[in-house]
Amino acid sequence: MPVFYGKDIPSRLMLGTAQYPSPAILAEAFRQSGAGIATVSLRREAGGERAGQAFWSLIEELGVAVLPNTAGCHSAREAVTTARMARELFETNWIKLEVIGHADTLQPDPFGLLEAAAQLCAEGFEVFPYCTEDLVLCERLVEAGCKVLMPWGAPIGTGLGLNNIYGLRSLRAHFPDIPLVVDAGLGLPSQAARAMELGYDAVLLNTAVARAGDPVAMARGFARAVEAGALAAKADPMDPRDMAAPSTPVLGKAFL
Ligand SMILES: CC(=O)[C@@H](O)[C@H](O)COP(=O)(O)O
Repeated sequence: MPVFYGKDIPSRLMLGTAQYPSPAILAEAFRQSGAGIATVSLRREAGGERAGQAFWSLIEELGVAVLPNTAGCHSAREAVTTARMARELFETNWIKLEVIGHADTLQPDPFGLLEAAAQLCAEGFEVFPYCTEDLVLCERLVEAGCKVLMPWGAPIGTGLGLNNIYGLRSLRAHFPDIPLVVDAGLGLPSQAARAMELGYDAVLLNTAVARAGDPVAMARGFARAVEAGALAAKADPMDPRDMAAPSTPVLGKAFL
């Protein structure tokens, strides 16, 4: 199971907390998923005192680790300020750092992300950067002090899955000792299983569960998928090959 900044996490599934049809469905989806971490947007929590308090109580009852995020921030300055507020409000040094650089794709802004990550690491934050699979960016983030990397699978909310398997595989090979989490863009459990088969430590998702017709069932599906993928990764999978190879011995056939 993953270890993030020295903390053991009991599950490879991390879930967002937005867009659920109701708080009760959110709670049940979390329970059924076994997710160990909930990511929470500061803007939602601070949006209204009463709604915020009820939401906070619900998250506390789930007994999961809270990962505040800077969702919706479009500059390093905005993200750093949001992270500082989140630290006070949630009493944690953890921050999922999002600095969005592109309106259509919600692609992370690599320059703003690195600037904000360096600043926050220097201030003692434990940063989970939402990044692209760019190797150079990821190297810089690690040099800045990030001990976890969270490359996107596909743009947030698209459900497209793993858009760049090659890039994600390269990242795993380059950073064998850094926990890697595929964050965003997953639509189906099979895509989460694929991320695990690539040797990733965890996946973070929101829309695929929250917007499913049956979020609770989908949460269960993702839970099983990450377990299956992680088991497969540990089981030394066979190498794919181009030529057929009979799996049933020919010895004993009537006609050879
Ligand atoms: C909740 C959160 O942090 C999102 O920004 C995250 O990246 C999930 O993306 P999906 O909704 O595509 O799963």
